[in-house]
Amino acid sequence: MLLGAVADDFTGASDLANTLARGGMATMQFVGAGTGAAPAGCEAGVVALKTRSIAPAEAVRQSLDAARWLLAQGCEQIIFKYCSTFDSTPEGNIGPVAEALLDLLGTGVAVVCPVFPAAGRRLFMGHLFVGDRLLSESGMEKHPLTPMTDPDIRRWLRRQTRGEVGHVPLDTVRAGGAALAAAIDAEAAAARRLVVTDAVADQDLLAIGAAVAGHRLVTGGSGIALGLPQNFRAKGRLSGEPMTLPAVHGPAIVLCGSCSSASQAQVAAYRADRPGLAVDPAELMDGRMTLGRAVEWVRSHAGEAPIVYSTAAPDAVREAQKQFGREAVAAAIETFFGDLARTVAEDGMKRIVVGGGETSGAVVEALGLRSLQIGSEIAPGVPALVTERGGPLGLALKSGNFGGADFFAKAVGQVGTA
Ligand SMILES: Nc1ncnc2c1ncn2[C@@H]1O[C@H](COP(=O)(O)OP(=O)(O)OP(=O)(O)O)[C@@H](O)[C@H]1O
Ligand SMILES: O=C(O)[C@@H](O)C(=O)CO
Repeated sequence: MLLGAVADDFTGASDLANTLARGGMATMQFVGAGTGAAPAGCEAGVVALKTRSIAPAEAVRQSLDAARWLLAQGCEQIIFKYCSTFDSTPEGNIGPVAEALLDLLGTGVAVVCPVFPAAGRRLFMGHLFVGDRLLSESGMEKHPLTPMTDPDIRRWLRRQTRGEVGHVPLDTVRAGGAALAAAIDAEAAAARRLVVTDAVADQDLLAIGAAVAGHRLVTGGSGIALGLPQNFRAKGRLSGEPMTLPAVHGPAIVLCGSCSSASQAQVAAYRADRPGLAVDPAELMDGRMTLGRAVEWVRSHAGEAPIVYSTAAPDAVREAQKQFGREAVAAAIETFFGDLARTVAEDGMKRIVVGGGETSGAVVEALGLRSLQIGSEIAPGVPALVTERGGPLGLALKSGNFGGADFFAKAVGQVGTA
């Protein structure tokens, strides 16, 4: 393995794995730090953690474990992947994890670049935009766990770090490789080890990728990886052999626990011609909706690629959270989707499409998956995935806000065939 990544959530991990695979590296996604050796032929390994919203000390511990495992596999460079909307609180976990990784790797500098132009995330003068809105006016300021109320990533990150934070503006990013590398080095020389680096287009990310070829640590959204495979290719280090993926055949199901506006539109579009079971949190909490009921419903629609979803509008989500407590309702829904996925997989479902990062984490953990191979891109940031579980199982793990309205139908058709 040449390149290793520690991702702070599951859908984010497949987003990054997608970029690396499309960049020509033989890439695998691992669920948590591995214990043994990675499969031969794997050039890039992305470890998916669920550390975005946990206590900073625990996020640091798990991230260091994952990085140590990747280093033991031979990785020469480590990517720390966080959300393209920089999801974090004033306490962390981006700053504490990034500083701990700098220390582990014994290196003096790393860029900080959440930019992902294909999803509308751009950074200019240290300020993060989502589409044409500043981050803090994009809806992310209302996020239930990590409200992003400050679009100045330098200032927001500095609240989380021990050291000062540096910055390289877009003009310098575009001034050529030598100027960019010198600017990053100057920040390092001034003891600003984490350097927020502007970028608004893929070309900027490619320039940054080339400039950090020798860096031990790179941090960002999946866009920061756009230029990294080329660094290894230029040195003749890539085999150019794509990993062969087994074909997936069998019935499909869609599970959506994401309530983002994109997911709401996607569920509505899919429901227009597929059977759907809406899971009401109140019914789940008081026992009117049970795993058994849902399984019976799925069995009666197996072969029709049904969807089971808890997706609801913000008012309904707020109401359920007020009534039962945010964490209790989230835990009940996540457990439900995890148990449902495991049961229907045992029944013979071979294609499982999941909406939502936390929901994806719950499903992947309930299925007991350890590693996933990366297939074709379904939408920017979302690849088809294949794993082995009593035969090939096809999956897609969609970040809440990713994909067009037809995402679920597309995903069902792309992760395998009936
Ligand atoms: N109807 C609902 N009411 C309250 N909470 C819900 C409801 N439906 C789902 N949830 C919870 O909301 C959370 C949704 O998070 P999840 O990460 O799956 O989606 P997301 O935030 O849209 O995706 P991402 O993290 O990829 O952006 C989960 O914890 C889920 O259990
Ligand atoms: O970077 C992104 O936006 C996604 O990969 C993600 O991490 C969403 O949870």
